Amino acid sequence: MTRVDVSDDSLFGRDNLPYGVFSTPGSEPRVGVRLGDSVVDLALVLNDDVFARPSLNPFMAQGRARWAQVREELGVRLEGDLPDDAVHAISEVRLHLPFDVADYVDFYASEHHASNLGRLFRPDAEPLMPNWKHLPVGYHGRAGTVVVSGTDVVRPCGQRKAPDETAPTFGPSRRLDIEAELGFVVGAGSGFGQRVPTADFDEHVFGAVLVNDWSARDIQAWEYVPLGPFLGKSFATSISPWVVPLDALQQARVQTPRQDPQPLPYLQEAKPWGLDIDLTVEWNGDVVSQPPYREMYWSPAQMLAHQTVNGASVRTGDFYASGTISGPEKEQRGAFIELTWGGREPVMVAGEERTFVADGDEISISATAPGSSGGRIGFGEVRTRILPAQQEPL
Ligand SMILES: O=C(O)/C=C/C(=O)CC(=O)CC(=O)O
Ligand SMILES: [Ca+2]
Ligand SMILES: [Mg+2]
Repeated sequence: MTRVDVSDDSLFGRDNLPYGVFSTPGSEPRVGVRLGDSVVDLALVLNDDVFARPSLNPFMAQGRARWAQVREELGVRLEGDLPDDAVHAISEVRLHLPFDVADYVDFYASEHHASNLGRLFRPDAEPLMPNWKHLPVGYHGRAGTVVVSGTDVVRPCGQRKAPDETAPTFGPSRRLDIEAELGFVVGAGSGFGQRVPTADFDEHVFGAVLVNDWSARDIQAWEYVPLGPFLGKSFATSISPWVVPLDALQQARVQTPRQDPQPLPYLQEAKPWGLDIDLTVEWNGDVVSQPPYREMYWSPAQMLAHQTVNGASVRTGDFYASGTISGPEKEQRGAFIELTWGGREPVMVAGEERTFVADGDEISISATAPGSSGGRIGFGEVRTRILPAQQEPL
């Protein structure tokens, strides 16, 4: 038998307990929980086959009462001795995409980011569109290209047309960018034709992960009018492997910034779901930005209420991201197009000048939040390396 020791300053203490899907050499992927530097095999510890699956979806579909019961049971079980074969060192497991992604939606909930992108994409117009403070703007993305941290991403090719060019050309993106975001995973679905009020957010949403919403800014700028982002963002969306349950984020809950004008009643919330989470963006090992989630204008409860207000249902595995997290300061910007102001103000990264992401570059986004035992809890990281474009002639 083994007892898992966890240091007091661990970001994966007993107040966190994020869920993921892992495998060990020669074994099938299955659900585990992270404790300190160990991964605990839940099917073995809880003797429940719902965890002997390569995805969190069957467990998430069981709903909030069961999520709470399992978390409580784990609190007790993880204090005691565990079977040796149920405990693995984090360095010895492979982590997989933690859930089967159903639909994927991306919001645009940072006022700082939306204002910056407005200035960069539409310099002759008001930075914020007139709708922006009345509803959380979003678009439907591509669920099948959500990939887990550690998956290399190939630089996308597509049509690009700079403002000073008369016609588009085809080729590798020259303005490959990141977007540091938080993503919310729906566990329990809603009914067809039924709204999810803001107050029911935690009945449906299971937990949160880190997101890097890769964006080819040159492809995007040419294609997006009038229907919005398409191929410039659909080639890859990277997520962190650990789903931090909402129950672990209770200490992180804060009011969103003041919303003026007051939103319509269906978007008002009685209990705050702003989140005090600190992100860190590393570019080839150098910290280039620290976006603060607490600055986000719209809360994830408002995003869920909005995406269902027309009667559209959500289902287990639906995934929606917050949109790029940017704070008011330059070093809090969650996308490089903002950080380098459209490529006009390069930054130094590991001794080299950068504007957008170069082939071979590695980007890591990590985050921490206050935990319930006085310390901090971690989200782990989403780390990606960019590979050169496929250059075969078409
Ligand atoms: O303002 C635009 O036209 C484009 C905005 C974005 O690219 C941002 C986006 O994908 C949503 C977000 O991450 O905030
Ligand atoms: Ca985005
Ligand atoms: Mg801790």
